[in-house]
Amino acid sequence: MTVRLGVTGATGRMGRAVLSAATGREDCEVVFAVNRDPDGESVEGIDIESAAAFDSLVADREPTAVIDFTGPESAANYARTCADAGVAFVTGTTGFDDDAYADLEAASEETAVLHAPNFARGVQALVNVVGEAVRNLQGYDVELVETHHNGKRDAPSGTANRLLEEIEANGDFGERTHGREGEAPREAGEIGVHALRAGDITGEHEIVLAGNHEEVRLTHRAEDRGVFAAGAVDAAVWIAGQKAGWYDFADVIDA
Ligand SMILES: NC(=O)C1=CN([C@@H]2O[C@H](COP(=O)(O)OP(=O)(O)OC[C@H]3O[C@@H](n4cnc5c(N)ncnc54)[C@H](OP(=O)(O)O)[C@@H]3O)[C@@H](O)[C@H]2O)C=CC1
Ligand SMILES: O=C(O)C1=N[C@H](C(=O)O)C[C@H](O)C1
Repeated sequence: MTVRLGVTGATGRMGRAVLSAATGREDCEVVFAVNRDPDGESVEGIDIESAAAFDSLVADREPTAVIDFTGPESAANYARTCADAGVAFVTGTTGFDDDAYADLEAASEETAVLHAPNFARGVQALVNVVGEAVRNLQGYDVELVETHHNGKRDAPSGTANRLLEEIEANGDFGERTHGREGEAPREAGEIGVHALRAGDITGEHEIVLAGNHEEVRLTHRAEDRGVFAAGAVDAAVWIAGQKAGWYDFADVIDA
């Protein structure tokens, strides 16, 4: 079966990477790609249409799944349209507040929704091992550093938040400390969180565990956005035919 894809945020950094990944595959075809104010652009030979036409494009072109890398409010709105039309929705967008995330979750009551803050397979492996490292090194200081390009809007990254949840679920920690300035000695049990923004760095996450005169560093470095895009297209192909519900990238990898 060829999966019919709609793509939002199509002229953004990730939208372009998704169109590049999808057009190179035989298991899917892009039936529309939208962006705000597209201005007659095309990407990978695909004409970019106006996001204002999203609802009618979903109705007319009948995508199997939509892939979204935009912003939190638009992602939640697109998810609602997809839910009403019974179209699966895959989003890698990060930076959701509680209300927008609740809207995304509500859409999953009517259609299949998959949200992953990171579509790199290596990050999923990092999520899997970080809890074990924390359990093995109880009492060690833990700090997380994430580094991204200077156009990134949200901090800490969605991936960092996911890793922090995993760390906190596996040890006895106090507050998260976001950066330090002035008189700021480390409190026992705090987790330091540091967001660097510079140049065009694709995305790096490092967890430092230190104590007992030793340190362990767990690092993931994405070298190219194509790695996220390939994972998102894999997710869209996988989700076609899944029943309504909430899914994450681990479901795709474990399938
Ligand atoms: N899960 C993962 O693996 C990854 C997730 N991300 C996340 O994906 C998201 C997008 O990242 P990136 O591609 O770098 O960002 P960009 O800013 O490069 O692209 C975002 C695109 O979405 C469009 N957009 C933004 N807001 C809206 C809106 N309200 N309605 C319609 N379109 C909108 C933008 O249009 P315009 O040009 O008009 O602003 C732009 O084309 C971020 O949340 C980022 O954290 C990024 C990489 C990997
Ligand atoms: O905005 C980005 O670029 C990225 N965002 C995601 C996040 O917030 O975790 C994933 C990746 O690190 C790139």
